[in-house]
Amino acid sequence: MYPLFLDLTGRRVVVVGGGRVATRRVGGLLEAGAVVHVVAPSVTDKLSALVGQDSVSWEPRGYLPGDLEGALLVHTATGVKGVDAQVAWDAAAAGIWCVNAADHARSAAWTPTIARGEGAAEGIEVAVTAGGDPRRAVRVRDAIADLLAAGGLPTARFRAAR
Ligand SMILES: C[C@@]1(CC(=O)O)C2=NC(=C\c3[nH]c(c(CCC(=O)O)c3CC(=O)O)Cc3[nH]c(c(CC(=O)O)c3CCC(=O)O)/C=C3\N/C(=C\2)[C@@H](CCC(=O)O)[C@]3(C)CC(=O)O)/[C@H]1CCC(=O)O
Ligand SMILES: NC(=O)c1ccc[n+]([C@@H]2O[C@H](COP(=O)([O-])OP(=O)(O)OC[C@H]3O[C@@H](n4cnc5c(N)ncnc54)[C@H](O)[C@@H]3O)[C@@H](O)[C@H]2O)c1
Repeated sequence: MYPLFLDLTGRRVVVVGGGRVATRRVGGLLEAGAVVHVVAPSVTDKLSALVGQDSVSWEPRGYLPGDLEGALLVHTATGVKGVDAQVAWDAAAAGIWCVNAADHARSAAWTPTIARGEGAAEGIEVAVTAGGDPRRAVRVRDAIADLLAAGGLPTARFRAAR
């Protein structure tokens, strides 16, 4: 795996699925400035509330080939392994990065968990992966977040905040 932080400002991201996992992903994508298009027969109330925003659209139906057009990145989390595999396959064929929430071995990209600093640690973001064991990653993330909050890491700036 090759870690990167992506500037998604104004970039189109397609999310296939509208459940708990998709809702979490849409939240993070919006924070990163992405323009998000959701394809799912139904969405959570929380996601439905986000669909009112300019940067989120929702196609209320199942996935169809062609839905990924124009996307830079795709997340698929339908709970139907065959559909997620199809989306991952279509994305790969189109040269689009795809996170497959159902199958780490067939996921071209993985979502890390993030510890974000506040106050004196504002601007620090530590992304954690645990090789495909997300709850393990979350525990390490929490420990780092605690350290950041307690001032236990060297967060002094050498450049002005951007
Ligand atoms: C970090 C986090 C980011 C996020 O989702 O935002 C994330 N998963 C989180 C939570 C979580 N995931 C799962 C559970 C249920 C409990 C359990 O199974 O443990 C919970 C807990 C919950 O949901 O509360 C199940 C699960 N996850 C994957 C599979 C498929 C597989 O393993 O093959 C299955 C089995 C599905 C099934 O059974 O069908 C796959 C992936 N999950 C990843 C990321 C990538 C690997 C990152 C890494 O390991 O470093 C990867 C490869 C791809 C991706 O999805 O990006 C997020 C923590 C959010 C936070 O920050 O709090
Ligand atoms: N990677 C992770 O972080 C993680 C965590 C937990 C679970 N999972 C996996 O993600 C899946 C989804 O989890 P969830 O809790 O969001 O499930 P969920 O059942 O709440 O949501 C599934 C969503 O997919 C939609 N959907 C179903 N068929 C579809 C289709 N053909 N096209 C488009 N959308 C379709 C449904 O309408 C619903 O909105 C789980 O089954 C599991 O495989 C991944």
